[in-house]
Amino acid sequence: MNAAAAPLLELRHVTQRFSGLVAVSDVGFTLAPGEILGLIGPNGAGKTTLINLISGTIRPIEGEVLLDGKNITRLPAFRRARLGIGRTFQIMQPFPGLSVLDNVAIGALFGHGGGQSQLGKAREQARQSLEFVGLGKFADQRADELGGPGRKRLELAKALAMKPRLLLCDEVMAGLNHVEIEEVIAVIRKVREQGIGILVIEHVIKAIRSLSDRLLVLHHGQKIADGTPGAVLADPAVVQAYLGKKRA
Ligand SMILES: Nc1ncnc2c1ncn2[C@@H]1O[C@H](COP(=O)(O)OP(=O)(O)OP(=O)(O)O)[C@@H](O)[C@H]1O
Repeated sequence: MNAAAAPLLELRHVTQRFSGLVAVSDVGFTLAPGEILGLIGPNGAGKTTLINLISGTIRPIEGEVLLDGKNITRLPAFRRARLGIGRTFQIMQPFPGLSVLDNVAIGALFGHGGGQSQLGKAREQARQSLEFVGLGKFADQRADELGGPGRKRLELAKALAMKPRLLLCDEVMAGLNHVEIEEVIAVIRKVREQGIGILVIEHVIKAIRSLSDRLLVLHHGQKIADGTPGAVLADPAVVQAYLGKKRA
């Protein structure tokens, strides 16, 4: 494919197994710059595994991951971060004892293009990310003193401080109330305005429907739907696999 015309992210026939269990099966899709792609599916459908395959914490048994048309399938996670892939983690593990600011500065030190080499500049970048997600006033607090909603924002700020071109969000709205969900949605929309492509895993259907340009549904590791939120959520196969069991 001509690299100039290539999507920001492309997966081709990606498969991952864990000792016999097929967690992701022959999945392919594309994501454009500035696009928000929602990824939904029942528990254990393979969503986090897919994010791990894109960010590089695991490599697929079969298939290819391409960024800007370039094959990155065999690159380790830190190299992918340098190329502009940032992610949040479902299980939030801030560095205990470090301030909120320094947790985010670590992201700035290891991000896109190799990150900031100077701690002062990394902290400056971290402060901007914290302001962006609405955590500015907590910068000097210890990160492990933040509550659940604060930690979700911290995850986002850490990923954004890496100056990603592609942002992978793993359940950044889980456990938040309606107001907090709306606030996180507003932050993700602001990220998109910068031309960043965003993949969002989310169980809160109302939120993912309003946020996503496109929805992709995984079931038992297989892609069972990919299209506009309206069409996908009305798809009988999706209703049967997912929505019939879990409505938000
Ligand atoms: N490292 C691993 N070793 C063995 N099995 C794994 C591993 N990681 C994931 N799995 C299995 O792969 C399947 C897909 O898991 P995954 O966490 O990707 O699902 P998910 O869609 O993100 O689920 P949830 O919505 O509950 O977070 C599950 O059956 C899970 O138990």
